Amino acid sequence: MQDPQPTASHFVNGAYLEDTAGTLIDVVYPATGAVIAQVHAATPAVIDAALEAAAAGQKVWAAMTGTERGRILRRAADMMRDRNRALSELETLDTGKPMQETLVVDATSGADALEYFGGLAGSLTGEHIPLAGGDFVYTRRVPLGVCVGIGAWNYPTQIACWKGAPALACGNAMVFKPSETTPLCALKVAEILHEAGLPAGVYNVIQGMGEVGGALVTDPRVAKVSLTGSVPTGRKVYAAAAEGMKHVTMELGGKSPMLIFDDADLENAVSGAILGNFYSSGQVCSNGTRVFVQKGIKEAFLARLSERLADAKIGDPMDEDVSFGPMVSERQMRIVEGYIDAGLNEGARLVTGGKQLEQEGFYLPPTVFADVTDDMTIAREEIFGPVMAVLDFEDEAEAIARANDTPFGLAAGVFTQDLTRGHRVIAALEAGTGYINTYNLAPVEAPFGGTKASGVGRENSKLAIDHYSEMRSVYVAMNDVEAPY
Ligand SMILES: NC(=O)c1ccc[n+]([C@@H]2O[C@H](COP(=O)([O-])OP(=O)(O)OC[C@H]3O[C@@H](n4cnc5c(N)ncnc54)[C@H](O)[C@@H]3O)[C@@H](O)[C@H]2O)c1
Repeated sequence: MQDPQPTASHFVNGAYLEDTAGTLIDVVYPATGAVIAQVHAATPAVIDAALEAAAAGQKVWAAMTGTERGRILRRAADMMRDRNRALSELETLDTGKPMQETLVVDATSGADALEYFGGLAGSLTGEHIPLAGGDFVYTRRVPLGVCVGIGAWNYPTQIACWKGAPALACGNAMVFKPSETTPLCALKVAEILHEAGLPAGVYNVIQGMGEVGGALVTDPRVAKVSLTGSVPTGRKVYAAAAEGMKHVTMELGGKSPMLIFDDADLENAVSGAILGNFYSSGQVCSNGTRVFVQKGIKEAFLARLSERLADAKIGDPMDEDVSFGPMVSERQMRIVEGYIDAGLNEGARLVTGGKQLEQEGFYLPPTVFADVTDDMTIAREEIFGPVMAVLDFEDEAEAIARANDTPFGLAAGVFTQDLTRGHRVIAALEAGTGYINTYNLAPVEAPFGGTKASGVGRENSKLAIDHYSEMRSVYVAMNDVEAPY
């Protein structure tokens, strides 16, 4: 197994960079609680070096053709696929997610983004708009400049790529700050991009806590901020960015509903609820954690769910047979335990799970509460852990109204064999990302993001291009200028 300790804490101007004056950050392996690496938070000097490098690198990068930029991004995608095993191991060490997941999701999804946006890079153009008398306007699609990416800890490789790939395809440079909980993976993304031919300074990674993120967001050299994180952090970052009139993308939290109707295919509905609650130990922003189950199917659903959960293989995430790993940190595990206590105290019925496993590491088993009501804390707040709340409902209109009664709007799902109802219900649910008869897939070709408090803007798909570039228009006169005097 590779040594997870990186060459240095930061990757700036095409090379690793260290400044030991920065606060020491321990990287803890969630499966054992052991410190496996250490990095230093960026000092003001490192932040400045990264922004200077990005500003200079962006000019070189933007002067290249889109086709040339795309070729480098696609080469990086191939390199990520070639190194998938090593990158997956690092993702597992950083997050504790099982190799069974990381081998097929994280570097793979990052490579998909680099390949997809690399493919688009050569076709990013403006348009020609004919006007009266032969006059015309043409538009130019131009990059924004230096973009800042700030990541959460649940998908460190993917987030680094989902932000970097569209930004770079458009000709921007990026300074990316990973979550202090998972600082390792983004450094590898930077290393690979530069090995693939990226000019120095175009993609930089600097470490640190909220203060480092805050310093980046308020810096006048920065044109755009893309954050993946919680709603409270999103509010702060959005407000700080507004002060400098910067562009933003906000990928925030959720409390997404999943509606399971009596006529649903039971096995598919149970699979969807498992994927939407327990994948990555429940640490997925779009999870469908409010599972509304119609009364006629409720007991069958709970019985089959319990049977299927008994098959989860909980253990060492490096073991490829293991399908359920630890939570990312002791802190996050304690937060989730607090929610489990709230569920018990407020009268929800614990069907399975609920207690930390007696082994080293931060293991909470898949936990299911039934008979949950809309006013309970576990039905209202984002838990970000393996806790499913099952709520009963009688009819469609009632379920839609209750599902929408939340400040969040990231995702929503519906399970029914009546496709007319499927489309009708998903259209009525207030969510940026909807699913009919499946849950939590996020292909790079499709827009991903939230409505209401869950976010602003979209990642992935052609739409992301609009969030990392702007149109400038040029009016061209083909006739004499008529002035009034
Ligand atoms: N919508 C999505 O795509 C998506 C994806 C993954 C996670 N999430 C959300 O992320 C959250 C979990 O991640 P987390 O605990 O790391 O979130 P968090 O909000 O605590 O931190 C996110 C990032 O913001 C930084 N940060 C904190 N304060 C800051 C400030 N004042 N200025 C600038 N940066 C600051 C952190 O250092 C971290 O890198 C959950 O709410 C989850 O739903 C959303």
